[in-house]
Amino acid sequence: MGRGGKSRTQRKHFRQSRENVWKRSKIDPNSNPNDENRTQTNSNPNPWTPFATENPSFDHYYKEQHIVNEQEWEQFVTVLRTSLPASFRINSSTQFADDIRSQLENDFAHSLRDEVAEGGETEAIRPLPWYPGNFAWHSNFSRMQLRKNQTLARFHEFLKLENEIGNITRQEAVSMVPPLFLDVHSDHFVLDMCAAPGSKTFQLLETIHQSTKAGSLPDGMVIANDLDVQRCNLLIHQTKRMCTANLIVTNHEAQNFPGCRLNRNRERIEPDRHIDQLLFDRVLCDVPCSGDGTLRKAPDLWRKWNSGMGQGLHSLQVLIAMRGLSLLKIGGRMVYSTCSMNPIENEAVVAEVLRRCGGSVELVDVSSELPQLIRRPGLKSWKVYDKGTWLVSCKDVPKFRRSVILPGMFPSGGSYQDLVDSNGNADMGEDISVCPNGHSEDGLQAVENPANHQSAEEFTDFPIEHCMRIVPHDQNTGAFFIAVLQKVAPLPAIQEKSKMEIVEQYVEPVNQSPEDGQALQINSSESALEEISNAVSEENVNANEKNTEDLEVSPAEEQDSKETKEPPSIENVEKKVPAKRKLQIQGKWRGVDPVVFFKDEAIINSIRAFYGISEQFPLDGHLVTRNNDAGHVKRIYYVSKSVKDVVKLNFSVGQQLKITSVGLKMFERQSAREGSDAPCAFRISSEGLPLILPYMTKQILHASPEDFKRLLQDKDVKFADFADPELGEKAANLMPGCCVVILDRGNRSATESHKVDESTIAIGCWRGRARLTVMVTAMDCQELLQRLLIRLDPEKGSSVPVDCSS
Ligand SMILES: C[S@@+](CC[C@H](N)C(=O)[O-])C[C@H]1O[C@@H](n2cnc3c(N)ncnc32)[C@H](O)[C@@H]1O
Repeated sequence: MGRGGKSRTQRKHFRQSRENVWKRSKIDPNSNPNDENRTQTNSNPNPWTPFATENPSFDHYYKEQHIVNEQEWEQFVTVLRTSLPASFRINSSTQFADDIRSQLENDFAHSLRDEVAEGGETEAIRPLPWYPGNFAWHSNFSRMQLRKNQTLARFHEFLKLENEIGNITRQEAVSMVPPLFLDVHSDHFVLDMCAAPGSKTFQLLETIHQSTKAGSLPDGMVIANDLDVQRCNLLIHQTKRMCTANLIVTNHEAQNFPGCRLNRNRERIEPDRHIDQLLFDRVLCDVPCSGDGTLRKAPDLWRKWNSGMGQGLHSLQVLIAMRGLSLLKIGGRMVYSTCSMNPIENEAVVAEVLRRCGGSVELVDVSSELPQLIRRPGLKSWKVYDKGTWLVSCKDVPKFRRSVILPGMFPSGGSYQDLVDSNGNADMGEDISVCPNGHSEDGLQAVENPANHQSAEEFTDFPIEHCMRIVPHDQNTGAFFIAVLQKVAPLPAIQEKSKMEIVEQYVEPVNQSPEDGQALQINSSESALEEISNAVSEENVNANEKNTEDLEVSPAEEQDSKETKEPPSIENVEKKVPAKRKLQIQGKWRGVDPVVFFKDEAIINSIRAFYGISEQFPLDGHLVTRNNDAGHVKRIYYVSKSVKDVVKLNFSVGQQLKITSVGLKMFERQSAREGSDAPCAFRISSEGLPLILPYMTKQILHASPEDFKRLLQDKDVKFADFADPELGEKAANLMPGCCVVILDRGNRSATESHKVDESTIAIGCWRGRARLTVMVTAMDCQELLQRLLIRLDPEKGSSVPVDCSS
């Protein structure tokens, strides 16, 4: 139930990303005053300027690619020009999932019915029909409407609070689709290659945790990776709301994600090793893309859009997908997805990957899965647009463009090598410029530009129709592309070579036109970034200021993009460190907190004894800290067995993984003031409480709903002031320090009422000299109080806003 605070850097990031582009009020300084698309007049010097939601190049490009058929074009672009309705998902693994769903179904769906409805929708909010269990919802109000309309304030507050707590996640509807097709089971090892800001990671974790019983952890785990350190911070913040011990967050180039393969000799020395290499049952490959599927949410893209954006990302997307497949177990599933509509980033990438895998990877036909989701088959044919010319085959590419326009971008693939005949004569793509008189500038007979000789339309042989494209006007969403792949055999060895070839092509500093230059931009407007940022109010940021340390990821030092195989010795690294600066080092990674197994038996035993933690709850090898100095450990994190195995493997392979976050915060050292007369130096954190509670036998109190409510409202109650005098007495008999108060479940028998299970509601408190003080955040109090009121008195609870901030 807990959450962390936010660092200053993170707040800045939130604020920047929170800017709502639809709200822009000033004239865009970058826009061309002669641009026909500008809509303001000169008479008013500072009018509100809506975005020009059109771009002739966009129309030309996608009409020619037949992204939708001719008759639908108008409907397609009309919907693209409207703002995106909000959508959100209930965290199906939270203990309040059912309560929240019925609140939406029985309360909000009715009370909001009379509010503004747009876009042909008749309901204010409705479950997304294709999402299992009514856990995902479409709201027919844009964010702007939610913020402005007073009658929607209660709903808006509800969304904000539940999002912050982690009970719901605001997420674009189409972005929820890829994890559903991944078919994740609770024992799966899952890699999310490009994970920030983490809405899909959250979904994957939910699935892993879905049927977990109180006090147990699933066998599986998720590694969520992102290249961008700042976005990794968002990812950590987002996933912290999940309170999971089964997650590792890493910071790597996905295309070079480490395999952590242990060499054979090492295996013999350590026979008890559980895993000897990182291989995954599932891989989510939600790659960086041009992002034109998010136009409804990021209308500034209309202005920036050009076809080169997608072309420049194609190679990276292929590389990332290939790395994902090489880390996938045989029989495992990988989902490749983008929020772009461009076939060069979608069908072309999938076709190229299938070509390279030579039969070891298959496209899965998922047409029978999620039947209510309207989707369109992948295109069998597409073209490449370059320098004002449509190219249908790699044979059409002029030589001087071959470093930019790759054969793999075309439906049949091919190779520029094949275009050289057996005598070594150059192919049609000879790069001789043609003068208007038909002769080349050097007087030789000119070879025509191949672009003037268009080849016949190409079709791919792969069953690309198994891929799916979701378009906005089918179900009032953004656009997305999804391909489901299964690895059926080891990848051909040749892959390593082609990987290097493509790396060279990718990094080659070709003379790129401004169009090509733009192509390397990475889509940072992905839905969830804005979604999280909107959900974090300034108020919450300040309220959580104290917890900022938890979220800090030390700024990573510049890393070579090629990560070296052998880690430099720590001594060498330390020598370079200025004497006074405390540089965090995690194996070969500088500037990142170390991951250290916590083995201090004296402390572990004192914690076990103080809280009466049963031996059935394994602590040995499951505790980690982020501090090499055992004497100054402030927080101890709990990791699942699966995560423990990966962390151990990582140590054995020289810490190839750069871990930015790991584990569930379980114990926190008392501050000097709190802890001076407490026999145990560590308190249990609210995040870790649900996991450890079933194993605790000491420092526990049971409170009636009345006293529990009192605690949540007042935060601090004298023993003598409890309605139930027995509670006050029992509290006085506890050891001073951290304790847990469990809500009694009324009319059940004492044994039943005291049984801890998934529905148990409990909070951490501090037993002082004469009073109990609640140790959960104001927001958690507010949420619990609200849930309690709804359970005790559904009529009252759903309509009374609870203010717990005092
Ligand atoms: C489309 S977004 C991912 C959205 C995310 N899956 C979600 O659902 O919240 C693409 C992400 O890829 C990251 N990225 C860009 N290049 C990368 C690379 N070479 N390796 C890993 N991540 C990369 C970006 O920082 C960005 O966060």
